[in-house]
Amino acid sequence: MSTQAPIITVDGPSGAGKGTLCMLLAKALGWHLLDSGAIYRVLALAAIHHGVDTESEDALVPLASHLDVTFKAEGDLVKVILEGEDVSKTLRTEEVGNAASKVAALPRVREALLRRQRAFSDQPGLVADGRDMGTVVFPKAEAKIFLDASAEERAKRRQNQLQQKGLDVNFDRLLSEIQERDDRDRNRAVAPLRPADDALVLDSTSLNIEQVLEQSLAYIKERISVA
Ligand SMILES: Nc1ncnc2c1ncn2[C@@H]1O[C@H](COP(=O)(O)OP(=O)(O)OP(=O)(O)O)[C@@H](O)[C@H]1O
Ligand SMILES: Nc1ccn([C@@H]2O[C@H](COP(=O)(O)O)[C@@H](O)[C@H]2O)c(=O)n1
Repeated sequence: MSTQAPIITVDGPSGAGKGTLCMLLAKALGWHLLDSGAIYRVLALAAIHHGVDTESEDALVPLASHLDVTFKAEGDLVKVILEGEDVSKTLRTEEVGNAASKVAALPRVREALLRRQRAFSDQPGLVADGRDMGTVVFPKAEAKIFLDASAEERAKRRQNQLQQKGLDVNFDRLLSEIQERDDRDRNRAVAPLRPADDALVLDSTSLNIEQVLEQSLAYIKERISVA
């Protein structure tokens, strides 16, 4: 008889540090990683490539159901292959992130992607990064973290991240894009961004990455027996 793999969910707004924390947790525990945002980003990019209207639920649902995408772990990085093409870099642009947040607001699109996300659950365990991991996709997860930070701090982190890639982006523009995305993610009718009732809410505004990891691991070890 197979037993269900344990699951840790990490939800929160854009730029809070979820991807960073999930990668460190998956590495520390030796567990699988689900970056559910990448799935919404891939769908948005596939729609752009195929000239599909990113506001048409009817056109997006079949695309979502038949997405030809694979995720290949390479060290700390995950390569995303869409229809045979490595789209890992294009996926991370703000343009694709904004388009992803539009397609993600459509209920039948979310429904069409549910099974694909749940299929990531496997032994010895899964760390799942997203907006609705603890509330909708894995409501029975053993440990749930809601990672937050002020919008200003998240815009600052995003600006630093882009500067490290040699891109100079206006802070006010980044802040208003983050606020617009937050607003859409928090106020949509289905699976809105919010902490699960049983989640640990961690405000990382004045915590560094090591402190976030330390507090998360302490909480996880209280709930799951991990090495
Ligand atoms: N606690 C922290 N303090 C300072 N910088 C941080 C912290 N956590 C993450 N960062 C940095 O902030 C940037 C955004 O982090 P990350 O990509 O992990 O956020 P995210 O929540 O996954 O965003 P998104 O949902 O948009 O993918 C990265 O450059 C990361 O190194
Ligand atoms: N579980 C999720 C994950 C993501 N989204 C939407 O996708 C956008 C991009 O996500 P990133 O984490 O890669 O920035 C995000 O703004 C959400 O709108 C989602 O709805 N549910």
